Amino acid sequence: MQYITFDEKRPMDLVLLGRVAVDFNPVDYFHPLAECTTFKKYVGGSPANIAVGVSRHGLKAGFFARVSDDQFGDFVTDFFKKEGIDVTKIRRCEHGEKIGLTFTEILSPTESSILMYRNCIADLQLDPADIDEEYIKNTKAILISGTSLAASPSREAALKAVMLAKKNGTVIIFDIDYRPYNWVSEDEISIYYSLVAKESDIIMGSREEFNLTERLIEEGRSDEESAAAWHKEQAKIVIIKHGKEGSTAYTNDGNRYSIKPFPVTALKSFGGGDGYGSGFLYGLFEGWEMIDCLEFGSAEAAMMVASHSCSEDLPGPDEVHAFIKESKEKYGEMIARA
Ligand SMILES: Nc1ncnc2c1ncn2[C@@H]1O[C@H](COP(=O)(O)OP(=O)(O)O)[C@@H](O)[C@H]1O
Ligand SMILES: O=C(O)C[C@@H](O)[C@H](O)C(=O)COP(=O)(O)O
Repeated sequence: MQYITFDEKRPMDLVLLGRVAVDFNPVDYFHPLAECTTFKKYVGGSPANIAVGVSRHGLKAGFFARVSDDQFGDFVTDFFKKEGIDVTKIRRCEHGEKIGLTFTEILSPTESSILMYRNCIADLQLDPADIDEEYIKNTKAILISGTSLAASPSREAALKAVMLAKKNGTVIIFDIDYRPYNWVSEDEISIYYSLVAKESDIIMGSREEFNLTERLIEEGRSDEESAAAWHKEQAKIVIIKHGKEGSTAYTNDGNRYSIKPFPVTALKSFGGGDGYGSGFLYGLFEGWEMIDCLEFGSAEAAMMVASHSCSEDLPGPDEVHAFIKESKEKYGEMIARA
């Protein structure tokens, strides 16, 4: 059953909009961040990680972003180029704004957190003038990262991209992707998240992220109630994630598909969402059945929580298929299918 129809005549597959950042993950992990002395630098930022992930699966990706006009801006742009991501719509900030830095604390395989430096942040300088209608016309889908809605002018740039996608029949994917930094109030979160969610064909987020989105609409919804409400808008697929408990995709024909996490020896508790998004969207573009898209995303997510980075370690399709095969041989064919 195909829930999303992509215009196969369009040369680009997925254009993402949001933050490109730099992750510093400790090499001497399993210690408090204050005690760590050695870090490995990676490209970071959830939408940037997904761009890398889908590119490694062979999709043609582009990106609307602002990055700092310094060596870190060079680093992330050069990395994207090496990954085959189109960087023609990535622009440099003009007033000294800085790229986001994320320092991660990995206390144990189940206790990790991220410390984000986002003052005077470059990615929120994305401007409506940066959003090119021809670029949106030429891609099958756009992915809006919720954090891009946290402040102007990025907020208006994201809303313009959504409007142009609607106008030109480009599929809209909303990755709610909540990060507390830069938001002024929970009212603003609900206002802007719900504005984009109402226009989106696919919405992905954790239960907490849906609660933030729905706070000014109706509080206390169950997953089923959330999905039904967004199906009344434009959503064909609503994915609600519950961390290690797994996730469920609710489709607008009334079906639901649940998937559990693959067993893995985790190194950190983050990075799963980016792997999940990369793998799921790859399956969708390949025209797979919904449960197969979810299984692939769940497998890639598991691989990423077991990895040191959230970008460089993103796998290609063969690696994910091999991981799934190995897991099924070890734990049984239905290991992840709820
Ligand atoms: N410890 C884990 N082991 C295996 N898979 C995991 C683990 N933690 C998360 N995942 C996978 O990553 C997916 C996304 O994780 P989640 O925390 O829900 O989202 P996000 O990382 O975006 O906050 C989960 O649905 C699950 O499939
Ligand atoms: O999202 C960020 O800006 C930091 C990311 O680079 C980091 O990899 C991360 O937190 C991933 O988050 P998740 O995949 O949503 O768990």
